[in-house]
Amino acid sequence: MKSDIEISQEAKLLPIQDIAKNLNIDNDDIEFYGKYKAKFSHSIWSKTASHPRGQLVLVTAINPTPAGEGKTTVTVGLGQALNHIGKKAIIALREPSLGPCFGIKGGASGGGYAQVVPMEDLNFHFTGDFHAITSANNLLAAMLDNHIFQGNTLNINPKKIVFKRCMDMNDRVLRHTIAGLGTDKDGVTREDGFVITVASEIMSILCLAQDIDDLKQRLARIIVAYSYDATPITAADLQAVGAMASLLKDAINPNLVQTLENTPAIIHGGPFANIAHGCNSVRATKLALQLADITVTEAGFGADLGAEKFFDIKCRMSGLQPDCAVLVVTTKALKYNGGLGKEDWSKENLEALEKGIVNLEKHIENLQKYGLPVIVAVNAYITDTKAEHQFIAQYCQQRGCRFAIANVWEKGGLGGIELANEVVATLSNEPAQFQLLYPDNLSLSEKIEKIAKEIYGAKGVTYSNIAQARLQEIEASGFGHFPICMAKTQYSLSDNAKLLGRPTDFSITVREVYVSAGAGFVVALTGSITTMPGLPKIPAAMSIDIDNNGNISGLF
Ligand SMILES: Nc1ncnc2c1ncn2[C@@H]1O[C@H](COP(=O)(O)OP(=O)(O)O)[C@@H](O)[C@H]1O
Ligand SMILES: O=COP(=O)(O)O
Ligand SMILES: [Mg+2]
Repeated sequence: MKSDIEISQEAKLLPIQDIAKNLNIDNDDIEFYGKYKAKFSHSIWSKTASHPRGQLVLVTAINPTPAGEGKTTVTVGLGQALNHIGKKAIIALREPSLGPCFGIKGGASGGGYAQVVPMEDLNFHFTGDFHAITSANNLLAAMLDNHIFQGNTLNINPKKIVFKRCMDMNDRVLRHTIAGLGTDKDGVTREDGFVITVASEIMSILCLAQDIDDLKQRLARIIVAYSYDATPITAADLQAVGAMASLLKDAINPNLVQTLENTPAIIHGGPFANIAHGCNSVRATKLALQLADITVTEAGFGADLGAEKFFDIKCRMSGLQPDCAVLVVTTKALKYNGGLGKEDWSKENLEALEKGIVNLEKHIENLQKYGLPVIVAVNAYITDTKAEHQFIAQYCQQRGCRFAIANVWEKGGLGGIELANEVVATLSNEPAQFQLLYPDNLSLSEKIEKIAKEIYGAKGVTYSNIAQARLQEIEASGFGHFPICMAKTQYSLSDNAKLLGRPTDFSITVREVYVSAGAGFVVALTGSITTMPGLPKIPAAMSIDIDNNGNISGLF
């Protein structure tokens, strides 16, 4: 099998205006970024407002192994397969972060014959959105420190600065930094630090904003610090909003590209699902729904993270309502959850499969709590055996759960026909009764408790003293109605990456809580999760290269 990038580079792409034309979009409503990429123009919203809304399919997964279980790949493959069976389908995905590209996971354009292309453009720089977000974020940080240096009329307590600089890279040494070293002309010395761009509040704001006015109102609400008398200091107080929003003029518009089989793909925003809300932008999803009969979109990592936040944050805020969920499972992730090491994942082991399948059981139960019909999709690896697939199929049949095998990595859309037919049958015959997990008017701790107990299976939640105090402050400041964005390891239903399968008799430890007043949610940091990941011992970056003709290799 060729590598992802070889397959991508051999693809026969259509010029992006042809992809737009197939969506009845004319050139006036898109801005070209070369031959194969475009951004939708502001004019597209009025042009599509009267279109009938299509149906929305969410692709999620069980708890993953470090390499991922193929949600993006299945999303792309399903989109391609739906077009094969005559449906007008579109996919809506997040933009990849450079962090994982150069780290462990690699890119986020899918894989094999189910990829968004051109994959090297998508995975590197794309249309500049992440650079714009990074600049807007760091402009605010610069204006904050400059305000303190220039006399601090807002009486900001440098020890109570909560806003961090960001960079789209895995760089652990930036987690804790000292800013303002040098002479008194070099600024006020203080502790600082960076988050990765995909965990910044501005990334979440871009993904949740309805339009430029909403973007500006959200940016204005960002709390950057507290004054000596504990008053929240916002981006509006620093008069930074107009400049930040201007930097995001183009980034707020979704991007149009295509898959290997010319299925349209709307790509926009890129928050991680373990340390942020993990979904592409509301604008991209809403636009896709106006342009096609079926939109297939993805939420990051397992359903305990991306799907929960897709429902309880993105859908809550936008009014979006999913019509069904595709729950991706792989034999390797089930074996991993059954306690098998990586070296044994490619060998048949029904015993480990049976031990680990309790993880699938919990995620099926969780998705049904949201009132959604669930289709379990096995993302087939070439090392899988028939016996393994039959075992999973029987398990699902016993639970009255729809099931399909997806061979989309190996065969592209033709490998996803069974899944596409299951999705179409579900959308036609099983209307969703979508409901959120919790109402706005629960207290913040009740919301955290509900997520921990109902979705993770925890027996309870413990808080550090500082988290406990912060929760009370946030409630007292009037943010108690906000939803919760849980930051947790993706490898376990618990906050301990080593507790695999379906752990019981565990508590979730919330060590830190902060309000993202602009994004409109409260973040609860659990376990040892960090908002600035580090590179592994052998970064994927070491295998990436470029030849004299500009051809990149080693990116996957
Ligand atoms: N069926 C498969 N066989 C082999 N490799 C796969 C398969 N599905 C996905 N991959 C690879 O696994 C990695 C993760 O896939 P991805 O779709 O990004 O997963 P997720 O979105 O769940 O993180 C990618 O490198 C992809 O090419
Ligand atoms: O935020 C994580 O997304 P993936 O699960 O698609 O890697
Ligand atoms: Mg993905």
